[in-house]
Amino acid sequence: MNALITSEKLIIHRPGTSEPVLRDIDFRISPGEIVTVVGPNGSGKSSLIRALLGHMPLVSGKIIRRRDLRIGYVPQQVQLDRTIPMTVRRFLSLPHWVGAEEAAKALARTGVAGLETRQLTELSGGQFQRVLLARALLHDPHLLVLDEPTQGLDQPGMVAFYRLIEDVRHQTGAAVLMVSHDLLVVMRSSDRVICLNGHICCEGTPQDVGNAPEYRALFGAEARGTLALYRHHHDHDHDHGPQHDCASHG
Ligand SMILES: Nc1ncnc2c1ncn2[C@@H]1O[C@H](COP(=O)(O)OP(=O)(O)OP(=O)(O)O)[C@@H](O)[C@H]1O
Repeated sequence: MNALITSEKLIIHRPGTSEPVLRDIDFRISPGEIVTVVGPNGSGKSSLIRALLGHMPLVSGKIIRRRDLRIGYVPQQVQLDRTIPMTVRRFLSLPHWVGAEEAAKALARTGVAGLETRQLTELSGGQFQRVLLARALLHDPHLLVLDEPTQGLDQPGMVAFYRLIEDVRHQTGAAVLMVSHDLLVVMRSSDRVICLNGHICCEGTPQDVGNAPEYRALFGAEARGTLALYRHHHDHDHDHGPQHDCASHG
C-alpha cells in the first residue's frame, strides 16, 4: 500500500547551528497505521514531526508526502490567550470556517458532543484535548499527527484518550502518528513504535521494542514495566514474529 509519508536519510540540525538533532532517519507510515515515537526529552521527537510536516529545514535527505495528503495536526503546545473569550464553536472555525453540522459531528466523534457554546476557558484538560482532536479531524485527514496529546491528563484520562484514538482510526481509517511519554499506556495502542534518541535506536511492534536492549537502556525500570503490562494485555491473542530488527543505528 502507498505510504502516506516516507523519509530517507534525514539529517536535521538545531535551528541556526550545525549541531545535529537527528541523523539517518528512514521513516514510513502507511494508511491506517498507528505509529508512536518515544524517546527521552530533547531526543528530537517534535523535530521529527515538524520535519515530516515540512515545518523544519533539512540538512540532507528527503521526505515524500503522498500527493493530496490531508493532515490533521495537534501541536505539542497550543497557545491560547485565556483572556480572550472564545467558544468551542468559534475555535473549530479557525482558521477555516466550518458549518454547524460538521462541527457537531467532529465533537460527537471525540466524545464531547454539545460543547459548541462553551468557553474554551471553562473546559477541563481532557475536554480541551478532545476539542483539539475534533478540530484536527475536520476536513477528514488521511493522517492525524499528535504531539504529546495527553499532556496534563491523569492516568484514566490518558487511557480513555488513547482508546478514543483507536476508535477514531477504526471509524475513519486515518493513520495516526504521535509522540508520547506515556510508555505504559501508549505502547498498547500502537501498531509500531519508534524509539528515538537523535537517531532511530530501535523500531518495531511494541513487543519488539519492549525487548530491545536500546529501549531498555534508555528507559530502564519504566521499560520493564511497559513490557510486563504489554504482555499482560496481549499474551492471549498475539503470535506475531518480529517484524523489525532492533539494531542500533550507531
Ligand atoms: N526552535 C529551536 N531552537 C533551538 N533549538 C531547538 C529548537 N527546537 C528544538 N531544539 C533543540 O533540538 C533538540 C530536540 O528538540 P525536540 O523538541 O525535537 O525534542 P523532543 O524529543 O520533542 O523533546 P521533549 O520530549 O522535551 O518535548 C533539543 O536539544 C532542543 O533544544
